[in-house]
Amino acid sequence: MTSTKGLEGVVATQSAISSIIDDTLTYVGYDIDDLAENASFEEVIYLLWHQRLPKDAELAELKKQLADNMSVPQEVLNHFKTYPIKEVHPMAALRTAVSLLGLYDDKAEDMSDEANYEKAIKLQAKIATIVTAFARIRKGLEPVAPKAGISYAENFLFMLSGKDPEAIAIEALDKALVLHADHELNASTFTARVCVATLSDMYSGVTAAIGALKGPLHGGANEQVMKMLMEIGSEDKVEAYIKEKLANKEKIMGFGHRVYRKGDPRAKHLREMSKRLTELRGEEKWYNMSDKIEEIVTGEKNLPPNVDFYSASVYHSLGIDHDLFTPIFAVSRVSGWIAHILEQYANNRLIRPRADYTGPGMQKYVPINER
Ligand SMILES: CC(=O)SCCNC(=O)CCNC(=O)[C@H](O)C(C)(C)COP(=O)(O)OP(=O)(O)OC[C@H]1O[C@@H](n2cnc3c(N)ncnc32)[C@H](O)[C@@H]1OP(=O)(O)O
Ligand SMILES: O=C([O-])CC(=O)C(=O)O
Repeated sequence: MTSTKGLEGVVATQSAISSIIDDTLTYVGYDIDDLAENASFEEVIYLLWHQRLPKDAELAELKKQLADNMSVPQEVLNHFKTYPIKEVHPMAALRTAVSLLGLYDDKAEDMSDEANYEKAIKLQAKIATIVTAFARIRKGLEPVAPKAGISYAENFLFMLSGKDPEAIAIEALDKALVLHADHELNASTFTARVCVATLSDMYSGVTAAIGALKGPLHGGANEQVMKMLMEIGSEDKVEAYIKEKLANKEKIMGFGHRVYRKGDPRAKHLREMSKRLTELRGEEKWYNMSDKIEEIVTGEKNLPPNVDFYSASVYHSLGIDHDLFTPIFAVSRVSGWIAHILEQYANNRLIRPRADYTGPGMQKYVPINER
């Protein structure tokens, strides 16, 4: 048996949800550039879950279902106040809250298609409330209830700040949610599929996926990008900082990708949004620094930026706490996880690869007093 480190190049399943071929990303055959320019996040959710774009009435129904299911059991919110550690990471809180949410759903163990679709709606709706409520509760603020009749992105920003968000902020978040929604067999989606392929429930699959997304080599990179920008501090310090990191063989967060070689097609949309937003805020330095980092890293290492790189300065410009960047990724990617979970259930087989054993040969047990 031979193994491939990190399963590189291994085709582990068939899927009709999203594809990456020659650096082009599509959701159900629609180019991500097309969707980023034209589709709302709710349309993308529908597309991923039904493998077609919704008609008017179908989109209205999905929006209503999401709005009707945004409230979260008070016990889940109260749980946020019980943590013994002060600085709980919001991804750890989210992972725990989603798991807890399953205990308040009497359909959690019901594996019928109807119950699974209900759970899909509940998870997608409530994840926005969980992230925003945690962000407020940890600051001693009361959670803000969702508003009816506004988009998912607008509701997220409203629940986070308690104020009506600006049009540009809604546009930026909606686009970011579209861009992050699905990405073939990335680590967190694979985790979700492995989990539910044992015929475990959807809450378990999403909880496992949140754990995988949290790491800095995956979704956690966006928070690390902002940490790096803050650490560098100004444009004139970029060159020395990045060159030293590269010389020390350290990774530059937000660069590189297992699948893309020439570049991540999503990065240019976030780059453009970062430029617009930072200019609007009078904080061009974050865009200018990012631009300079890109020039150096692509020049020295031929590594293009990934989706996490410019999303950092976008979210920062929206006034979002830096440790909420990855939870926002989860708010979007849960739509993709759910699509893959439903696809896995529909054509399931246990996922169980083999390992290429590298330990010692056969040994004989030695009693403890003879070792
Ligand atoms: C949503 C997402 O998950 S997108 C990815 C988010 N993650 C990041 O931005 C973290 C930084 N990037 C990375 O760590 C990697 O590029 C990954 C994890 C995304 C992809 O990793 P892999 O395909 O396993 O590539 P691997 O880590 O083996 O790197 C291959 C080579 O490129 C180098 N490299 C890869 N990414 C980077 C980087 N960001 N900075 C500097 N060098 C890098 C490695 O050091 C390695 O060099 P070597 O061959 O001289 O040892
Ligand atoms: O696909 C991957 O390996 C990482 C990922 O989730 C993305 O880029 O959106």
